[in-house]
Amino acid sequence: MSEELQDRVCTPCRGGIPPLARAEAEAMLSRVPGWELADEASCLVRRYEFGDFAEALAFVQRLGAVAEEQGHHPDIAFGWGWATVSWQTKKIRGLHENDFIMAARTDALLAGRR
Ligand SMILES: C[C@H](O)[C@H](O)[C@H]1CNC2=NC(N)=NC(=O)C2=N1
Repeated sequence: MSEELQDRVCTPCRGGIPPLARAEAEAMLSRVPGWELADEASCLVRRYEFGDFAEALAFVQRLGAVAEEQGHHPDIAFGWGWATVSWQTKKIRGLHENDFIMAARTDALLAGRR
């Protein structure tokens, strides 16, 4: 697949399909360097660092806008100088290709910064 993950859009997931198996998720991980599998390979997690609280908050707000646009929403924790983002497809309580697309889109928000 030559197309960049970050350029792809989420497809609706209404449930009724199995989540990606651990081996499938592990194979996809190489496409989103910096992200890790967590909670028995049911979600994708990455921590980001920022210069101060305002930068972290601005990132969270931009990510929220992308999530609304794509109809797929992360769990986010953040504080002074940091944000931790977690992607999971809640409908299937596990990972879907959409989560990898959104992980790549999350990184793309900060492209050029690192
Ligand atoms: C109808 C709507 O597309 C769904 O409720 C979406 C909204 N955002 C979502 N976000 C995430 N992370 N998982 C979902 O299953 C999900 N479902």
